[in-house]
Amino acid sequence: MTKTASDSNSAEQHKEYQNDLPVIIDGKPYPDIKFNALDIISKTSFFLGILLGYSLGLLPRFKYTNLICYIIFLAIFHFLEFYLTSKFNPGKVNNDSFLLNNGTGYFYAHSLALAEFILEVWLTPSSWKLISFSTVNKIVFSLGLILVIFGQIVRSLALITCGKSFSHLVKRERLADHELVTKGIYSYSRHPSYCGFFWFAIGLEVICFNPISTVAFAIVLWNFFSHRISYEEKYLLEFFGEDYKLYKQNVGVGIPFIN
Ligand SMILES: C[S@@+](CC[C@H](N)C(=O)[O-])C[C@H]1O[C@@H](n2cnc3c(N)ncnc32)[C@H](O)[C@@H]1O
Repeated sequence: MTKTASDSNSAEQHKEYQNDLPVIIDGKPYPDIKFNALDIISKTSFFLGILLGYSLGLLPRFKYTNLICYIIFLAIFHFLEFYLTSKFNPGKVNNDSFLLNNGTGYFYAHSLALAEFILEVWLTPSSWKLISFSTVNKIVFSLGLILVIFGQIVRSLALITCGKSFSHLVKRERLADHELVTKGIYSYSRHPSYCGFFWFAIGLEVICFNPISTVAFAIVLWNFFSHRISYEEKYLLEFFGEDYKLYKQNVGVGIPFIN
């Protein structure tokens, strides 16, 4: 089956369908300028660069290092979403590939995390939100850091390995260039970009010692990915039949209790 624009029933899906075939210049694929408004891309990159640079400058000066790390990792994550898509999947890159436009739920989740951090610093008497507060804090921070770095690496490898078969929106039509990917990171996890994001986001809350957001993120993300995976796999089974069935039998997801 190949794509037809009329089959898509949302504006976003339509936008991505049209954007699926890269522009070829001198035999190399290039992002389509129609979907890559350079003013938006330069402003977004500038904003992420300022955020990253300012946070790095604050790192040795501000005592809540964990909160600064949160912002640094988030800025790197959003930069990498666009960068890796443009590098390994230029046919599908567009202004939204930064994934900053990730719905109101995403915005509220990070606002909740920030609010929890500030309120707990403000309302609780001791300085238990500092990494240096105790040995337990240092251990918890290190575990959180491992989760964040692990999650980011797994997510990045997914974007690199899946290449042109990756799309930020779930495809309901098999495109001409859509191949089943089972190699590399996909031989360890069936959904490495979701697995990576899951552990990355939880790790961010752990490094900030945010108990409420850690639990809330785990529940909300688990629920989201559990539904997303069954929806996505309905189409993957349609596209790749027995091959996907076999792949599913042999490779897990990497998110607890999602098979
Ligand atoms: C946001 S990407 C996520 C990919 C994958 N679920 C992951 O977590 O790495 C969604 C698109 O990837 C495609 N996809 C998912 N798994 C795939 C695989 N193993 N090979 C090729 N395409 C895949 C789906 O058809 C969907 O359109």
